[in-house]
Amino acid sequence: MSQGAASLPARDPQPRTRYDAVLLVSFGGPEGQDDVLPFLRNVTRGRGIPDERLEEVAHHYRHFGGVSPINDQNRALRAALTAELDRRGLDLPVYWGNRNWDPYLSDALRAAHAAGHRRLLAVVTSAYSSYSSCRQYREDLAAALEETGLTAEVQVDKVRQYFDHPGFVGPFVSGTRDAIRTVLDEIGPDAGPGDVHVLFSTHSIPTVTAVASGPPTADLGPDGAYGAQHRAVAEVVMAALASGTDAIEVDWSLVFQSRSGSPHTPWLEPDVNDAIGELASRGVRGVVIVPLGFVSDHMEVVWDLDEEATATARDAGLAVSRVPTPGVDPTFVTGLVDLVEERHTTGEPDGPVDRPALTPLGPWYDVCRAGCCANPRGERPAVAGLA
Ligand SMILES: CC1=C(CCC(=O)O)c2cc3nc(cc4[nH]c(cc5[nH]c(cc1n2)c(C)c5CCC(=O)O)c(CCC(=O)O)c4C)C(CCC(=O)O)=C3C
Ligand SMILES: [Fe+2]
Repeated sequence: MSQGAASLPARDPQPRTRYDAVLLVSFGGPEGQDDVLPFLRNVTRGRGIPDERLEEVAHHYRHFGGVSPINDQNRALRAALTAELDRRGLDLPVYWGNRNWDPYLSDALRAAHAAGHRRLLAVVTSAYSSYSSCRQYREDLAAALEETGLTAEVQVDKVRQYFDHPGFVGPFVSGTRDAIRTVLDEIGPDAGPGDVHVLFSTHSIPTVTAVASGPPTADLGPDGAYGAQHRAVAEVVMAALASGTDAIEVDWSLVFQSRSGSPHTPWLEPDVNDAIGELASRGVRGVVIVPLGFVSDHMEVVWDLDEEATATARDAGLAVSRVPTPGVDPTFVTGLVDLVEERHTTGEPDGPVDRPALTPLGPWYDVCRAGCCANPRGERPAVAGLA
């Protein structure tokens, strides 16, 4: 990477803290047809989006009976985290709360407080830096503390963004290796590495939000920390595949999916479907789709990739395979508990412990910089940051 850690602002000393419980923080999703519109109104709250427009997105959920897979995935992740914490003898119960659906963050905070917990360490199901994937969760936690009247009593810190932690990256490496083989087999016996292209896909965000991602004084390129982090992780995955006994080298690119908002507002491009069309016209015969931006197989993965992008590829005559998300892969679960332990053992951010990171950008900040991942629409109070 040309833009390395050297251009990031310095870290400040923070007070010593140890934790009473882990707070698993996620997006939330509907669990039946009647939940779908209220859920979408929650997601878009404050922006006056008409129900007709929301009904277009609702269609994805309606197709699956109004049920998003995300809540069951979080139930499984919570159970897996609990088991791994127990195995290590760490006495940290795991509470679970969502930004947009039941169980809400405020429910989780009330339950943790009622059980006597005062210092919570949040693990968010989101690996990268941007307003939607980091700061908005920190703001929603601050708002939930306000709402429950617990601001003065309960402290919520957060483990660092883990885009380049080996626990998050590992499952993508093995999954991508397997998927390349699957696609080569599907193309046929004459297929070679030049026939396949790896598409690393992540959520598109408005370009202004991308530029504002990461610490305000960092210079991480035209799409901010969000773009730089994804490119750096993709490079790590491809470098891992290019080494060892069964080394393979194929072309790759970073693409974006699930854009919403006004068509007049620029969002990160190219869209995964456009990229697939472009590859087909260049004579590529197969694509591997890596959902690099996502932690579990939720709606953006099972609809936008498995239904839409896969159909785009098949219609263009391409072989296609989608790599699994980390989900509850033991490597990922172990990695998340390592991240918890990293903060819990020393009780300090940026503490004197091993803080593994696979890209020159990391390890990312334990405590977000002031103004980090700003929302172009304005700032709200946030936990787990400086000022
Ligand atoms: C970066 C990013 C992640 C990854 C990080 C993370 O995982 O947090 C993510 C995840 C998710 N996004 C999700 C769902 C939605 N995102 C929306 C809208 C938006 N996402 C955005 C960005 C992201 N989103 C943005 C800039 C918007 C528009 C503005 C706004 O509304 O903030 C909308 C509104 C309708 C629409 O506009 O399409 C919905 C329904 C679900 C749940 C899926 C399920 O139910 O299984 C998940 C995990
Ligand atoms: Fe989203």
